[in-house]
Amino acid sequence: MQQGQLCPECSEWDVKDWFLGRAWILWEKPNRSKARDERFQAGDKTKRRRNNKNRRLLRDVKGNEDCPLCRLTIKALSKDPAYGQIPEGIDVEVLYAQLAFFLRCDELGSGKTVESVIGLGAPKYCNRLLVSTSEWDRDGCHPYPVATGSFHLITSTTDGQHDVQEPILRGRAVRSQVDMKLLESWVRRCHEDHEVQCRPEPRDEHLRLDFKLIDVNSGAVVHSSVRASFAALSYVWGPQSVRQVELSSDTYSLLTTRGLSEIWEDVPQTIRDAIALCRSIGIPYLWADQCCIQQDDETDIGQVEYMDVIYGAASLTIVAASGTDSWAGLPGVSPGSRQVQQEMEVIEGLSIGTAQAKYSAAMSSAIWLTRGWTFQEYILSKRILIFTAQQVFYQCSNAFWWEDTHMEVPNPLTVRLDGLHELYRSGPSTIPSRAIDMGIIKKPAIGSLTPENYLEKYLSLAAKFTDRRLTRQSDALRAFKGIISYFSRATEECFFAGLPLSGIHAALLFAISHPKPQHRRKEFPSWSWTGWDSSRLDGDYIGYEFCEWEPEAALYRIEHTSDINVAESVQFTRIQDRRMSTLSRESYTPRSLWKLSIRKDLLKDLGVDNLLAVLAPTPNIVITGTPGVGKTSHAELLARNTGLKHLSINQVVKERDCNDGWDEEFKTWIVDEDKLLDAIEDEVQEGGCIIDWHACDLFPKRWIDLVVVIRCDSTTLYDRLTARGYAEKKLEENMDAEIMEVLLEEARESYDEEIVVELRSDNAEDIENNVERIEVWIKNWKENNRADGEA
Ligand SMILES: Nc1ncnc2c1ncn2[C@@H]1O[C@H](COP(=O)(O)OP(=O)(O)O)[C@@H](O)[C@H]1O
Repeated sequence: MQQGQLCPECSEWDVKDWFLGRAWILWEKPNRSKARDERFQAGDKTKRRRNNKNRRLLRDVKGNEDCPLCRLTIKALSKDPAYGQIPEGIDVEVLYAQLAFFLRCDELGSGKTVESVIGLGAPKYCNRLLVSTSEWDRDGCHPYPVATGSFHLITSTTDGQHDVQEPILRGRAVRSQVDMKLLESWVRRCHEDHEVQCRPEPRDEHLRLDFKLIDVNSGAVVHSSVRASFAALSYVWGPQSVRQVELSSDTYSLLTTRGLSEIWEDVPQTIRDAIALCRSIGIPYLWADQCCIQQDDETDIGQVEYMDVIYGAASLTIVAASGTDSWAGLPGVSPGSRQVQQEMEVIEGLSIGTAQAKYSAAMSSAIWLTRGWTFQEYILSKRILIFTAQQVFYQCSNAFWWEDTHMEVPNPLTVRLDGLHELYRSGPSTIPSRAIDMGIIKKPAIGSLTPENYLEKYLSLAAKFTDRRLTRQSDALRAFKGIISYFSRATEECFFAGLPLSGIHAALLFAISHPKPQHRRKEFPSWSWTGWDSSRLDGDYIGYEFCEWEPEAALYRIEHTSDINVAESVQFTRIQDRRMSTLSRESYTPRSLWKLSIRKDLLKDLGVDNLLAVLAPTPNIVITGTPGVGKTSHAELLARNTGLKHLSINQVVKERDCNDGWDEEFKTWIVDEDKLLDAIEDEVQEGGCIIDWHACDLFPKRWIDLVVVIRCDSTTLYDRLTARGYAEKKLEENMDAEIMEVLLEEARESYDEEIVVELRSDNAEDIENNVERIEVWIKNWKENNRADGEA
């Protein structure tokens, strides 16, 4: 066989048709017959293909090293780490499929064609072939790792000038050096075509800081004019041992006069490359934190609070996503900095090459994605150029472009591309869906904030942020400060320890999964997400429905209004819903007050002297009754449904050493009442206890908000107590007590009559109904006892 000629099996296929065949589906407004025709056409093709056997034994493909399609297949598959895990000599197959897209286009109609709406680049042709190994061998008895890859029809144009002429999805050659014209065209295209959410924010409004930039032509650190266009760099510094260049009082005069070129050897590669990149694509200034914030100047360091302004105002954010520190550089900017493994073959006159790693694969090991500081840099930026080892990606709120594929359509707002699984199900049947996903990921934008949505948006960002790693745990708040500033400017919300005060009731409700002492960030309060180390926050923090919950805690500002008699003059002003109300002194009891350990500097942030949080009080309930009536059954269900604490006095007496020994005759513990009250006092004072005990008169009246006396039919009770194996004497005594209503009487004598309720418990349904009744009562009680009574 001649070099470059297809093997007999591959030549049976119409390779040209694979790449150039119409293989996309259109979704349009209903009743557009032309579009429907197109869809049918696509369907027809699919049907025809299904009958083709686009599959080969991997073993055979591997053996055909002289066949360019077989060679490409193996090269494309071997880019996937799973390929190396497929054992030799087994009968797995290689499946071939066209890449098809589901193209949504809302603007068809009034004589418009797809081509006229999305331009010449309409995806008429498939342009890309997917390959995948099958999960099962031919016998279907053993699953194997699945390797996937793809190759595409490559055009020679790479400079971004003519890509409108190219059909989307056609491949582009990726060379060892990045085509700067392409990168420049992305920024320009976004600037010209995209809507306002991609535009940099004006800088002059907010930036009252001493803002410095690197002049990329002279290398000097300069105070720029507010209108200068600049790129911001987002990268990881790496461990402390890594050499960095620092703007400090020592280097200040050198860097601001003669510039970085004087100490070029010390300038990390990533910063050098970013400077070169800016120069090539015509951005005059670069912002890189280590050169633009004076590291030993407190005022300058304060700029970390304005990351929203800096990244929001940048014309472009350059992301160094490969490597582990600031010396990793931007692959493809300096000569020899990128090794491209794009294999090319000419098959039937078509230039075909393997595709580079898609976004998710290229970013799978990116440390940049895992670091705390880079989170806000990503979220707050408008346009991002991401440098990975394989290729460069461009992300904004309207587009996602990458080096090896033409995706730049002139009217991006009207086009959405989604991988279409259905087509593959009807086509070569077992192409795994992950081979289809091209990973089109638009940059998340915070978007417009309204009183209704900002809380949910903020909390969801906080939850995502906690997945990120920080070298210094004390940076937990500072690394998020830009996002906080953004929200507080847009909504006038006050933030405290990372919690939005108006939504404090939702913000306090986060869940930490499996917290351990080592996960606590001691610098921050435990009741804030900032107080916990990475990835401990439950993803469901995002509590839209939480916002509708009754606040469980309120924050109060403590004000000393007079110094004559401090005790009398303390005022508590509630900070919630920006409604100022005061808390009466009576509410200021240990029962309702939860003092927060709040750091002075955090308080300064808020401009307040002192704060305390008051938990909305929860009631204490006694569940009493003769043994066997069902107290424990009620208390347990009630605790489960309400989250209140079940305090079984039986257990307390036994476990907390509150007894005077065991009464053999009555087969029960002899209770030392004083010890018992001491043992439970703190808990009960906090509120929210369900006290389960067959006596109630020993609990001080002020502790108790509701007394539930459970009753039951005497024959039923007799059966239950006999089943428990009660001694004759004990059984008799209890039966008498129930019949004589001893406990009901005791409850009525010890507490105000209106808080004593009698409930029957003869069958299982009674328990549920009773508990439901108590729940309603708790809700009403909370409503009437909210800690915002007027002083
Ligand atoms: N309403 C009821 N219907 C049916 N069985 C009940 C009911 N209440 C209690 N029981 C049963 O009676 C026994 C005693 O109940 P328990 O809750 O331990 O009572 P106490 O705590 O008052 O001694 C348990 O076996 C329980 O399942």
